[in-house]
Amino acid sequence: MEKRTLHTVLSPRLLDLYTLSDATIVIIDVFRATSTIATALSHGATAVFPVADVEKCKQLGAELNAITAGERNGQVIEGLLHGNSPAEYPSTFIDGKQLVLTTTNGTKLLKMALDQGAAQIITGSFVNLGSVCQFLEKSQKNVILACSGWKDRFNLEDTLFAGAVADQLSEKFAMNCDSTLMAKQMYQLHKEDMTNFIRNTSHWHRLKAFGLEKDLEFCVTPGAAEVLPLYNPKTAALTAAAIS
Ligand SMILES: O=C(O)[C@H](CS(=O)(=O)O)OP(=O)(O)O
Repeated sequence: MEKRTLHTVLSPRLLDLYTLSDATIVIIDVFRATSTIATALSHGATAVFPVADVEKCKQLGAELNAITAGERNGQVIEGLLHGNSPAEYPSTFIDGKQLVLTTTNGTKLLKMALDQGAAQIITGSFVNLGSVCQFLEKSQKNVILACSGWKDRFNLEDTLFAGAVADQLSEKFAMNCDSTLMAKQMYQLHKEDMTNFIRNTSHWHRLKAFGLEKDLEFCVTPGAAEVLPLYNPKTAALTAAAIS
């Protein structure tokens, strides 16, 4: 039997070069949207509604009586009470609640993948690396690892995560893709020292200026929030899915 394929998309601007209609798309935004989504779901949120704009966030939040959260450029948006920090979503706060979330990069890319006909969408970050790999191994689809980057620019932390997934799944998929090969080699070079490596990134410096270093360390902790956030097009929400 032919192996399934796995490709890595290094920037949202490159997404339309890939076929999404037969693939599971893994939306990756390590700092911090997809780390926050995994954290909220692993702490008992019943659903996370990713939305691309602020008005939609407020409107849907009011309709659902849900928690509304969002940031632009690392800061909480005026009019919303919560931000994009995983530390804001302990189970004592989020258990049993719905969250509507809008962020600079991650929720925007998820919407792009939907508009471009993605067959299936999940979200991934180091905190749920194990669940993502387990799910992709079992699913019948090709895989696209889609890096959110920063405002369409390449970033290291999302690419590093793509490399971690490629490293774990290298026997299972055909990876005839130079961006995947590069990501995998970068991960293999730095996996023993990820926190130090990631401290050099532009995103780290940007968010550190807001006092978010603890968040950033959490976001590169493998397995800190193991859950599989799967997007349901009927409800337009991500929920924690069973991996069977
Ligand atoms: O809130 C975040 O961590 C980032 C910040 S920035 O706007 O990219 O500086 O947003 P995200 O959409 O999670 O990348």
